[in-house]
Amino acid sequence: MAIIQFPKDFLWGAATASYQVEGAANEDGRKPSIWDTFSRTPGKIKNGDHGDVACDSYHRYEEDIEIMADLGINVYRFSVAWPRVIPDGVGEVNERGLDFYRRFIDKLLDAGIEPILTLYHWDLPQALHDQGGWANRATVDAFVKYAEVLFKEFDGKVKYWLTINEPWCVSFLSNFIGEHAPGNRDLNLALQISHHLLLAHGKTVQRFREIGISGKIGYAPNVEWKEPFSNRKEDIEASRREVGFLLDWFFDPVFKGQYPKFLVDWFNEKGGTFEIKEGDMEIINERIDFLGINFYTGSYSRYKKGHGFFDSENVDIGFAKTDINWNIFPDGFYKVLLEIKNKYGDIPIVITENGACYNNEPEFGRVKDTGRIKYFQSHLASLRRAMDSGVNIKGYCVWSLLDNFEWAHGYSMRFGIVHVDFRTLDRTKKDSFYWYKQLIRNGWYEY
Ligand SMILES: CCOCCOc1ccc(-c2cn(C[C@@H]3NC[C@@H](O)[C@H]3O)nn2)cc1
Repeated sequence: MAIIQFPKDFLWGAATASYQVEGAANEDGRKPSIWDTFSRTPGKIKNGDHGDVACDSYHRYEEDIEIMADLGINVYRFSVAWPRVIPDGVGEVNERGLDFYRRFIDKLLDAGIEPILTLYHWDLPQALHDQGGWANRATVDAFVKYAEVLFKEFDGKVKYWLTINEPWCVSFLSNFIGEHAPGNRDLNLALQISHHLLLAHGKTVQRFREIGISGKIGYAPNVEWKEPFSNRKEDIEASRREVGFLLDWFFDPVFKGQYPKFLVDWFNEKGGTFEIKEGDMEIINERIDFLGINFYTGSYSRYKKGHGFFDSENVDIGFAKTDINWNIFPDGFYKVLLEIKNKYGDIPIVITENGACYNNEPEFGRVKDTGRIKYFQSHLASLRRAMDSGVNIKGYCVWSLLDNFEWAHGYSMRFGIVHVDFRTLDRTKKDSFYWYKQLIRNGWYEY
């Protein structure tokens, strides 16, 4: 057995997102987002689920914060719903929407919990989408104006700000693969959206600095690790393309002020092009204070000509899987963090999402989610390995505090350390909640 220990000043947190937990979709002036529309589109979401009620955290946030206080976290990552604050995306601020976040943030601070505020976690106002959404460059400036409302409202209360959650999911998963809202399948559209998201990120960071907001700002890309199946050149290159699709494409512009040439060339060969205007890359390259990282899974990549978009195939070497059928690959967590350090330097990192789907149900008031505890044990050990290798990790947020609306999977896939009965909305702390609580209290665990 090994003792895995973390620094006394480590940030221990949990994460959620507005559309996945709030509910109250039609209350206090909130207007539809693209996920309200997508959820109502037949066949898009498992069981026809939607976020109208979700975990009802809009009304039950005080109970949720009591649960957080019992857990002992010192940070809590959540997102603000743009359609609650500026319902039409541009124009008038909805004071009742802003009031909810005022109450919520004050309650968090009263409980001694620092907010990590994500400005955009996918719920784009439908009214903006009707004008072209992220494909329309005007949405970039609309986002900066929305962010500025929150900067000015919560300056001094919110110390940690994240611009965009998982830009890969917002651009490619949603507009090339088509699994997420709005469900397009168009490479050029996805490429242009990826650029506009990075531009929105950079402009927002610049505005944050211009108006002198205290605190730190970054973004939260998701990454996966694809280990080359062999040391053959073609397998290594296939792995680089797969990893680079999520990593290099969204990190090089921010840290190096340019897109990775090997991927630009690959996209061009597939007919993929998009417009970059003069000055865009300098804006995107605006220094950030910290980097959020979302990690779940990975695989092995093997070259296979003509297979998939990158002439590569995932090779399952017998990975254990979670209930959402994702590979359990803790070594991939270690490898991708080392890759980030080697490529992008010593930027302070907060793991803004890491967790596992296990669908255990309560039995006599207890949820024995042993698989999730094992996932945490193996992935936190990998995190310690990365830290011992010099990766500048400052904190860790489990995904998620609560079982919630898992996008295309609806409520069928549970990531929470707290079980939610979606008929009664009762919360039940799982075994993993108590394990994490003990880790936070001790700062170490035995593995
Ligand atoms: C190549 C084909 O691929 C098809 C599916 O491809 C993906 C990839 C990644 C995801 C994914 C889902 N999550 C969890 C969320 N992160 C943010 C938070 O809202 C969580 O709910 N992270 N990544 C889903 C699907």
